[in-house]
Amino acid sequence: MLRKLPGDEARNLVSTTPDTAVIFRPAVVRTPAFVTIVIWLSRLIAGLVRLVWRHPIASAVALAPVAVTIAYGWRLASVLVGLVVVAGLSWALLGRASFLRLVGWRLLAWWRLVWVYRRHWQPVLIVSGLGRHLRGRDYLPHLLRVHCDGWADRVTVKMLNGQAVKDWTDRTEHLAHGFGSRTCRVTVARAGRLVLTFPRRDPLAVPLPAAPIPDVTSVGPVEIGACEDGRPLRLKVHGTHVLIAGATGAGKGSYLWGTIRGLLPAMRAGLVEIWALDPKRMELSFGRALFGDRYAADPADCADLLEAAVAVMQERADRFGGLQRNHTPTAADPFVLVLVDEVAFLTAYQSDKSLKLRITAALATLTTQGRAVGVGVMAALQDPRKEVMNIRNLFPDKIALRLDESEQVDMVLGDGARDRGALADHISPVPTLGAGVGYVRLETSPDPVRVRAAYVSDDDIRAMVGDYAPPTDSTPAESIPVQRQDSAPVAREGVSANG
Ligand SMILES: Nc1ncnc2c1ncn2[C@@H]1O[C@H](COP(=O)(O)OP(=O)(O)OP(=O)(O)O)[C@@H](O)[C@H]1O
Repeated sequence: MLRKLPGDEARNLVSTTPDTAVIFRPAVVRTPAFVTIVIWLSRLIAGLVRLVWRHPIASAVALAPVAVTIAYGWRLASVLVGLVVVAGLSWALLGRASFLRLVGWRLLAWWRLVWVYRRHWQPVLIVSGLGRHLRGRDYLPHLLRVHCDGWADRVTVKMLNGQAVKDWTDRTEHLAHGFGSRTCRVTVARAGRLVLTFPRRDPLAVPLPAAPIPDVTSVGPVEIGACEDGRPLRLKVHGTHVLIAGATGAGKGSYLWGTIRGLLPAMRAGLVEIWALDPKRMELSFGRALFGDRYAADPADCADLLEAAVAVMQERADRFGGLQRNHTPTAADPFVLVLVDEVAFLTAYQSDKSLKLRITAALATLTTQGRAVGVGVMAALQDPRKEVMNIRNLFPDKIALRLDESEQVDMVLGDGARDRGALADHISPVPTLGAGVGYVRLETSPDPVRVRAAYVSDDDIRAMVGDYAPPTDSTPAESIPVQRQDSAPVAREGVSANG
């Protein structure tokens, strides 16, 4: 009742006489000073009790020196505080990781809870429409917990009863700017609870140098870059198909080359074969010697190569049928990865209708039946519209690099991906800032993850060809093209180590 404002009452008054203005004179009740003081004191005490209840450890740390001072005098208290500070600093210097895990991030989380989130909670939520101010009372979602790590704040929230996740995903921009972050991601923790992720820094802001070629022979997830939270980006290629969409210059090449690079030892061991389709002749041709005779650029050759992959797939399906349901790469039955750069050249922009039909049919057959028998497709394209790529939904894993329009994000990553924070249309067109940056949406997880592929430079590719091209191929490393299309030196200063 004390919180009820005069305006709340005036809003409810209705005049039944036409053209008669309703005049509202609020009754002014003078509150005695002692009542006001008692109210403020009780609020202060309630606040202190709430503080101790919510943060018992932090309160104990703050109160301990006061208690020691009262009991034993300020000298002992100063010595104890000094000792604790010195011990903390030594721990932070000698065992940084454990200090951060056990103390540092918790202190930061507490500070950000108090100083950023709790302080701005009410205004940000009311202004963004996620909270309500009704009849003098605030109805606000509960701020439950803040968790910090080296990259972001994760804020756990209990939604108001009746709210939907979409109410929050529609307001990520309000939340991000309201709490001083670039972006905000919304994930569902459990029924009625959300985790809002607010990045504090961007580890993907500088280009990453190509990861070293792995020592181990593996067809497993290939390390090709880094995720936003600093973890390495390991892309699964065996047992799936991957679609990479991005405007021109978005950095699709670094995903193709990063994958080839990570599979080189397995290629040498005969466990992987890469079949390259390069209708633009400007990307994969640069490392042509790596693919031997499994390289095609002319559309007719591309159709032949794709049909040959379908034949391998069908032969394996005949052999494996009834015996095994999954493929294990061996020298006899290696994993075949069909790489297609700019697939739209073959499926949409192809003027020869019969070739177009053959290619689309072969791609659809591979993407629907290939993964169980060890034939995968990784395709890159610029324009993700259905008219251009009508089989895009057959790719279980998708990567959206820089896109021109916001609607294209959901076309690539699936419905609701942009609402969940995949802002691929906001990625910078400046190569050093945005090339290779994208959002990955895996078949197994609806939440898009922001990533950046490491840049595999022309020199890296030359070295890969020099070291790994099959010996039967007579193409010397020097005879490969001098430079790829659009290839430009990437700023190397300040390049962060690949997570
Ligand atoms: N991962 C990366 N990190 C930093 N810079 C990159 C990265 N990938 C590419 N670049 C820069 O962006 C330029 C364009 O990259 P790339 O040719 O791979 O784009 P693309 O998407 O394949 O373009 P197009 O569709 O026109 O072939 C490169 O020449 C390079 O300078």
